[in-house]
Amino acid sequence: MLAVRRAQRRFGRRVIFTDLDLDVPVGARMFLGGSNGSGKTTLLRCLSGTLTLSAGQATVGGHPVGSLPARRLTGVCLAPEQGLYEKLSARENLALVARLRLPRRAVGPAVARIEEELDLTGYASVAVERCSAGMRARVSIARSLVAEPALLLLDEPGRSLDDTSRLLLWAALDRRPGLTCVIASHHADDRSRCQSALTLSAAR
Ligand SMILES: Nc1ncnc2c1ncn2[C@@H]1O[C@H](COP(=O)(O)OP(=O)(O)OP(=O)(O)O)[C@@H](O)[C@H]1O
Repeated sequence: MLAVRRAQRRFGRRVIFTDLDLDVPVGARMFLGGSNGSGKTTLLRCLSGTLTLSAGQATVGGHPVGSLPARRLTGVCLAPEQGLYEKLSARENLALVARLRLPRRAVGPAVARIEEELDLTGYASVAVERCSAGMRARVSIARSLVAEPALLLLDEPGRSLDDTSRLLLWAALDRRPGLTCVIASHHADDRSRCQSALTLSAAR
């Protein structure tokens, strides 16, 4: 599902990662570890297509990252507490993404299902600007899942989540055995739920 070949990303002369090769098969979960500043978010941004690689290639389902077909296959949650439309409710944030990717008649059921799965129903109608960090994180995760992506990129999803919410997230992932995931995290528990791991080294 995800293939990376000889990938490199630099910021100026600073090399964040180089000669990176990766294969994450359909349905597999890869844990992305490494110390603060080692390049996890940078790599996830490159895989989501919001940042270009300095060299090498990456494909999602055979499509170059950043292309429309690759973006359609990819659910992204890179800054779990940010990037939502503050004035809109959780439900409206979810519906916006669902409308872009799903047939019209599927939007309502998809939003209702993910609200229930991640237990958003108590505050789904509340404007995001009135939500706590953990509530926002749950909405962001829900948004990345609402259109049933084939590949999910999660950056420290557990950062603001309490134990119950973390379990809800993992239950939602377990319910999707065909979903391929890359999960950046510092938690050993997250590592134990993934089949493979990549540890990035601090940038040179
Ligand atoms: N836009 C940018 N310009 C220059 N350097 C950057 C930029 N974005 C990130 N970096 C640098 O790239 C390195 C990797 O940052 P990144 O955010 O990918 O690390 P991380 O592994 O996700 O860290 P953390 O665990 O703290 O979230 C850092 O040294 C950071 O300063």
